[in-house]
Amino acid sequence: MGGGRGGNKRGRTQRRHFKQHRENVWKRSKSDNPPSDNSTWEPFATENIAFNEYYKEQEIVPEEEWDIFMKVLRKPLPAAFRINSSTQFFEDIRSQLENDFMKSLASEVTDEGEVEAIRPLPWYPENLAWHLNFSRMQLRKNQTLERFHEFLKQENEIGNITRQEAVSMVPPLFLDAHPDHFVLDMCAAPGSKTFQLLEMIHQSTKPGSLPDGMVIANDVDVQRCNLLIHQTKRMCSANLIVTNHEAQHFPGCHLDKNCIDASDLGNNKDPKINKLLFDRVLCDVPCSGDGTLRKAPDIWRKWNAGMGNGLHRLQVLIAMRGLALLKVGGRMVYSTCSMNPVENEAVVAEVLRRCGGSVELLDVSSELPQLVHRPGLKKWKVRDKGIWLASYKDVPKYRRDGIMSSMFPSGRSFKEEKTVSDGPHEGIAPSDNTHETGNPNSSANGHQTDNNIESKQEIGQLESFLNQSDVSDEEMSSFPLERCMRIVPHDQNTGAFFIAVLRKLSSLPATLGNHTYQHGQLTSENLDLPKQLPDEIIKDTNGLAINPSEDGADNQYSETTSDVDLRDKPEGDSGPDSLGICEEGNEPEETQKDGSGETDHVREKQGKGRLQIQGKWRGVDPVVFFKDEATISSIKEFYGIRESFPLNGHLVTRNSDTHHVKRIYYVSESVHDVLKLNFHVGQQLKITSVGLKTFERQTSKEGTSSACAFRISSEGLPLLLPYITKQILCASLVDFKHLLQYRSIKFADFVDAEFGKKASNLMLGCCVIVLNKGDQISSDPIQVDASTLAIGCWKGRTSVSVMVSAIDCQELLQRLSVHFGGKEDSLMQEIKPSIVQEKAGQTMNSAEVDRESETVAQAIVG
Ligand SMILES: C[S@@+](CC[C@H](N)C(=O)[O-])C[C@H]1O[C@@H](n2cnc3c(N)ncnc32)[C@H](O)[C@@H]1O
Repeated sequence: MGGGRGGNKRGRTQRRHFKQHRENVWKRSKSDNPPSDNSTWEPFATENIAFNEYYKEQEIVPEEEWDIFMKVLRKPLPAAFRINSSTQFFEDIRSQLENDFMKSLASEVTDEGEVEAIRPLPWYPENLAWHLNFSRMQLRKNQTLERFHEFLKQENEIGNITRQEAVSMVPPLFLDAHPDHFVLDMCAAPGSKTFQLLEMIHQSTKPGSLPDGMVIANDVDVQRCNLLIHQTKRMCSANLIVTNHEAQHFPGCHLDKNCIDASDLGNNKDPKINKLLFDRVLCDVPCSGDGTLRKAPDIWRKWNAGMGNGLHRLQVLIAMRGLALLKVGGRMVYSTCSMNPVENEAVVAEVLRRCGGSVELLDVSSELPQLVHRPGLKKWKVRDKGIWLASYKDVPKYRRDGIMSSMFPSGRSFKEEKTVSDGPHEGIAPSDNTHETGNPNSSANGHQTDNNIESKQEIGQLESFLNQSDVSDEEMSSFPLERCMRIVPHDQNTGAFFIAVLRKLSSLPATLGNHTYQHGQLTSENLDLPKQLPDEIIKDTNGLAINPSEDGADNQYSETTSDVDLRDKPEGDSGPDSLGICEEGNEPEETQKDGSGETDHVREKQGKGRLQIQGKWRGVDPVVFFKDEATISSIKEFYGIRESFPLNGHLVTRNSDTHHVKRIYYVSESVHDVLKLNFHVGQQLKITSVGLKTFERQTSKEGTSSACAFRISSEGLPLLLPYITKQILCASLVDFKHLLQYRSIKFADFVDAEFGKKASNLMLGCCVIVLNKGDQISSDPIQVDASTLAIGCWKGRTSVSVMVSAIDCQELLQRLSVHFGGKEDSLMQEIKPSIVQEKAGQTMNSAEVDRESETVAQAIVG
C-alpha cells in the first residue's frame, strides 16, 4: 500500500508481525474484576505519609490546591490513545471518532464531573490524540459503549491506534523533529515516543521515497529493546536503527580518517559522515515514576524520597551525553514521568551549570498553547534518611556518596568555600581548571565559553557576589528553571510529567567530560569517547546484531509479552512487580533503593553484567550489506523494478552466506551512512534491529519453483510499489473484495474475466494486486499515490491467493465498505454464482482451489 502521512501510508497488510504478538489493551483482563473466590482482595492504598510530607514541603502545588491535587492523584487515570498518522486510514478513523462516536457516546454517563465521553486532546495537533472518560468496565456496559469498545479493540489490534498516556505524548511534540533530522531517542523502550518520532520523520514522504533523516532508538535493557523493536515494527521504517547501550556511554563513532584503509578510500568507500551527531535528542530518562501513580497505584506503597535521589546521578550523566551528541543548533528534550525536583529541575540546572553558556533552556510555552503546565521550581530541598537538607553543606560526610551537591538548587559543593567554581552564576569560570580538583561543577566552568570570565576584575565581582549570597537556608537556583514545564494531574485530568527543552548554542566546553560522580561530586572523563566495552563483548559482537534473529526470531516477542502486560495493566491492576515498568518506563530496580547512593552502583554493576550477557547472545548474526548481484538482478527482473529505485547499497542481511539468506532488509540512505561509519569505527554501535524487511526467501515446495527465490514482504510493499512494473495487476473493486473475502480465487472465478486471464498469465510466484478505484486505465502503467490499496498475493497454477492475514483482510473489507458503501449491493449482485455457492456452504472446498498455491499462501500468511 502506498504512502506515510501525506504519502507513505503503511497499510494493514504490513502489520501482521506486530499484531500477532501485541497484547490487546482494550480486551478484558482478569484484573477487571476482583477475584470471585474468598481470597482477600483489597484495593491499593492511595496514601503515603512520606509522599505527602515530601511534596508539601517542595510546594509542588500551591497549598490551596493540595487537596484537589491529591484527590485527582488517587483517581484512576482515564485512557488516552493516539491515531497512528502513518496508517492509510487515519483520516477515516479520526472522522469516525469525530462524527460518529463523539455523537453516539454523548448521552452516555461518564465519570463524575466529566461532560464528554471522548474528546480530542486539545493540544495535540490535528485531533490525532484522544482522551476517553470510560473505564473498560464501563465500556462493556451497554450496546453503544460495546460498539465503541469493539472499535477500539479492532483498531488497536490492527495497529491503527496506540494506547498511550496523554502526557507521554508531549515530549516528541516539543522535540520538533523534521523529516531530514537525525534523531536519537536515548532511553526509548517500550517505544511509544519513538513511534511518534518516526511518524514525524516520515510525515509528508511521497510514496516510494524515504526521508533524509533517521531515528536511532536506544535502550539499555535487552528485553525492553525487544519490546521497542516490536512496537516500532508497525511503522515499517527503513530509517530506524535500534541499539542497546547504556545511554550515558552511547558511542559517538568518531572516525579517524587516517585509520581508513587506503584501498577503501580509493574505492570511494569512505563514509559520508565521520561521527554521530544528532539534530534532535530525546532524553526520556529512567525515573522514579511517581507521575504515573494513577496508572500504577502500587507506587503509593513503595514511594520514598530516596527513589529520586538514587536516580539523579544517572539522569545527569545521560543528559550530558545527549548534549555531547547533539549538533550545535540542535534541540534536546529532557523528560521524566516523575514530579520530584531532584530528578527534574536539579538535573536541568546541573547540565546548564556544566555546559556553561553552550546550552540554553528554552521557553517553549507558546508552542503548545493549549497544554496546561506549571513553571519549573526554582527552589527545593533534598530529603535523605528522613532529614531535610536545604544545602549541600548540611549533608553529613558519610552521606556524600549518595547525596550530590548537584541535587541542590545552587549546585554548590561548599567543598572549597572560597573557590569560585560553581554556584548561581552559570557559565562563569575561574581561570584555573578546577574540574581537575574533582569539583562537580567546575569542569563546565573551567573552560572558556562564551560567558566565561575574561578578567580578574570579573572574578573579583563574582567572588564578592558569592560572599554576599553565601549559603542561606533556602537555596534558589538562578537558572531560568521556570522555563521547565511541570504537568500536574488536576490541570487536565492526566498523569504528571516534567519536560525541559534545551538548545545547544555552541560546542560544549572542550574538556567537559563524561562525568562520573565521586564522593558526591562529578568528575570528568572524555565525553566524546564511548566507554570501552569489555574485550569479550567486542569479540562476541563482532558484527552488528540484528533482531529478530534469523532462526526463531519472532519467538523473542513472546518473552516481551509479560512486559506489555505489566505496562499496560489497567488502573488498579498493577501487581507488585509492575512498579516502574509503566509505559513511561520507570525502573523498578532503582526505585526501590533508599537513596543511599547504592542504587546507581548497583545499576552500574547490573549494566555491566547485562552488557556482558548481551555480548554472549546466541543467534546474533552480523549485519552485512547484501551484494549478491545475481540475486539482486533476479529480483529486479522478476518484479520489473525500475532502475530509479536504488537497491544496491541499501540491502542488508544478517547472513554473510548469500545462499542461505532468508530475509533481505532495506535501509535508507541515512541509515546506510551510519552503518558504513559504524563498520569503519569497528562496530561501536551495538545494533539490535535495522532495516525494513523487504524480501523473503520462498521456502515452500511451490515457492521454490518460482523464477524468483524471493517474495516481496508485506512490510516492504509500500516502498517498492511505485517501482514494480511486472507481476502487478489492477483488480476491480468486486474482485479485490472477493480476494479479501475468500482469500483464494480461481482464475476463472474472477468477475472480470479479463483480469482472470491476466492473472493466469503472471509468472508463478509472488504478485501484487492493486485496487482499481476507477482511476486506472487497464492499458496504462499502474499509478500509485498515497491512497493506493495494494496487497501481496501468490499466483499459483490455477488461482490467486492473498498473502494477508485474515484480520487484515477483515479490516480492509470494512474500510472498503465505508469508502464504497453505496456500491455494495450492486457489487454483491455481480458475484459469480460459483463463489456465492461456496460462500453459502461456508466451505471453501480446498479440492476446488489450487491446493498448492493455497498452501503457499497459508504458509506465508502464517
Ligand atoms: C522512561 S522509560 C522510557 C520510555 C520511552 N521513552 C517511551 O516513551 O516509551 C526509561 C527507559 O530507560 C531505560 N534505561 C534505564 N537506564 C538506562 C540507561 N542507562 N541507558 C539507556 N536506557 C536506560 C529503561 O530500560 C527504560 O526503558
